[in-house]
Amino acid sequence: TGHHWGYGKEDGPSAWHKNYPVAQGNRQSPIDIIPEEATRDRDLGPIFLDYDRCTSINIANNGHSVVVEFVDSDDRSVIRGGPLDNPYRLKQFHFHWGGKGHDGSEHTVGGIGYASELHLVHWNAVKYRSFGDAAEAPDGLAVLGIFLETGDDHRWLHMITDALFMVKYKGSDTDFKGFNPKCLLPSSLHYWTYLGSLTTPPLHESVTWILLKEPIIVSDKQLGMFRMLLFNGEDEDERKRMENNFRPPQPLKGREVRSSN
Ligand SMILES: NS(=O)(=O)c1c(F)c(F)c(S(=O)(=O)CCO)c(N[C@H](c2ccccc2)[C@@H](O)c2ccccc2)c1F
Ligand SMILES: [Zn+2]
Repeated sequence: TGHHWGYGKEDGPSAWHKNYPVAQGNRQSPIDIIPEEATRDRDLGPIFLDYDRCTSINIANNGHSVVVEFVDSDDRSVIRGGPLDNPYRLKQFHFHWGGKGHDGSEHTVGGIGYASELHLVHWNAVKYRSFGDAAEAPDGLAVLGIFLETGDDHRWLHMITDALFMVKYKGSDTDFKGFNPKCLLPSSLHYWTYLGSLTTPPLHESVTWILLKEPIIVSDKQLGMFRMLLFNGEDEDERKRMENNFRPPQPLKGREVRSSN
């Protein structure tokens, strides 16, 4: 069902516009963030991550990334404040990463990429009655982006990497309870924010992006564990290592990037 897409030569980001014309729209993501061109906006307050009562459900390989899903039937885990007019419910998080020794973030900062990028996807349940409806609305989604830089081991990332062997193949998933993504946050919640889109098909232009300026540090070894995942299912004969699952920066088209104080 739907259109097949991927990150390869034939089905990758440069081909997505054929089935998803919005790929060439006016508020596409990711973008290159140029810090000195961001507007310091005095009205832009801090963001709050009320995740203390979050309920993680499972971790899955969906053939594009590794995804951890959360219960989003009430306001138990929300992001609020900053550029957002309502609280947005946490629905899932996933990662983007490169090949060995290569960057794999989606957003770049001053033209520089990071090793990886973590995205926490939230939706506006105050204004919209379902995630699907929110996903098609200009203020429907809020994605918190966190850059990953290589260095020492991250003390909590092992909780995720330890589970990756259980979801090696596309279509596999396993229970993943009791995980609170607050353990993956850097010390500062200073951010850049701009109006953009999903970075994978259907590329809906429904995302308020909030990108934390401070990266978290993970080790090469931990990042290497993500590369043991495969894009293909267990039944397929061709084994394709899951890596470089990122879309490159898209034209800014006159958009403003704002910076928190
Ligand atoms: N970088 S991004 O935040 O744009 C992004 C991704 F890069 C990404 F890889 C995914 S994904 O779910 O891992 C597989 C592709 O959909 C999603 N998943 C979305 C999603 C699906 C179901 C439930 C929550 C989030 C995305 O697939 C989506 C969002 C909205 C409507 C349809 C699909 C996503 F939102
Ligand atoms: Zn993403």
